Amino acid sequence: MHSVVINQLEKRYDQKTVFYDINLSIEGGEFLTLLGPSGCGKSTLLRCLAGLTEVDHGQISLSNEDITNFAPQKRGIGMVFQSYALFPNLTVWENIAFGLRIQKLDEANIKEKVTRILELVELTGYKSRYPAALSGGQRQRVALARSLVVEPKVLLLDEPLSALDARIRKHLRRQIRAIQQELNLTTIFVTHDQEEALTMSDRIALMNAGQIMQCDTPERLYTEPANHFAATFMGQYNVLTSQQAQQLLGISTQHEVAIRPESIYLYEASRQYPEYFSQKLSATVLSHQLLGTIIRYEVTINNIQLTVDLLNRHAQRLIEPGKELLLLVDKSAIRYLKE
Ligand SMILES: Nc1ncnc2c1ncn2[C@@H]1O[C@H](COP(=O)(O)OP(=O)(O)OP(=O)(O)O)[C@@H](O)[C@H]1O
Repeated sequence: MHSVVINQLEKRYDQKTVFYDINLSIEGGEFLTLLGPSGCGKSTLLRCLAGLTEVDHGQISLSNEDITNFAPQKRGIGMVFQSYALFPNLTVWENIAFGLRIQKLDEANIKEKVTRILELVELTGYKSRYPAALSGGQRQRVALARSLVVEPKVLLLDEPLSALDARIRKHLRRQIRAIQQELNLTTIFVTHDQEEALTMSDRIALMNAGQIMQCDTPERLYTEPANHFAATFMGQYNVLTSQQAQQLLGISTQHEVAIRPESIYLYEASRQYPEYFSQKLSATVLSHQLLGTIIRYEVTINNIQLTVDLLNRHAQRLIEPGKELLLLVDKSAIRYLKE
């Protein structure tokens, strides 16, 4: 298992700084996701790790060896891109065997390795097909197999699922994670999709404008955002200024206050509420959005707008715009944003 350490990494294009002072340690066998909005620098960071883009400052180490200036093919790093980049004139088998032929492995060895990897990505029956006769998900599995067959120390995945439809994407998420765990392969995955990051990763490095805003387990990132960006990018938090928190909840703080939409409840007269719930708040519905298991309301309370997620248990719960309703906030779920 191979660890990766990134130390004070910086990349500029002319006057534009893509990222600077990036520090990250990825443990051997870990699945780390770089998550962030378009243009935040995650693909460039991945390309720097692969050696496809030069860095301006800092070091990259792989299992304690400084590889910052190594050529891409000397790094032992495999990479899968969003576009499959398969050879259209080669069969699935030959696409996967390609890297092994370059390494001049003997035929028996190639046969054994390609057979094993085809089983791993569940494409054994497709070995004689050409890429044009495969679905998008199957092509991406060939691309994955081609990277895995040469047994890289680290696997880099740059939005490998974003060109696929939702159903295939969910299936492949699980499959990639299962393969990564079976091989115990150190993996760095790039995505702008929060759900993908939350469901697949051991840890997520949340990036914005060339900086890592928070690096944590999915659960901690979601329930304990460290700053305004993390709170608003993950999970649709309501962020109140300290003044609004005082006005709405009687909370005295210098920091912004983050409240998850699912921590706000519709008052039910028959229930007893623990002391960590707020007073009843009278809100006016501005809009509602039916999301399946939940209904997302935009409401306003004394000119403070909040997003509220209520479980879609009863048909009568769909409350029309303009209607008044009584809400309670679970204050134990409130987070204070220090940055
Ligand atoms: N070769 C280049 N020359 C100049 N600027 C570049 C180059 N490559 C990337 N950039 C700039 O660096 C910034 C980060 O780009 P990057 O592709 O790393 O972002 P990203 O987070 O991966 O976004 P996306 O999800 O849209 O790919 C962008 O502003 C981009 O325009």
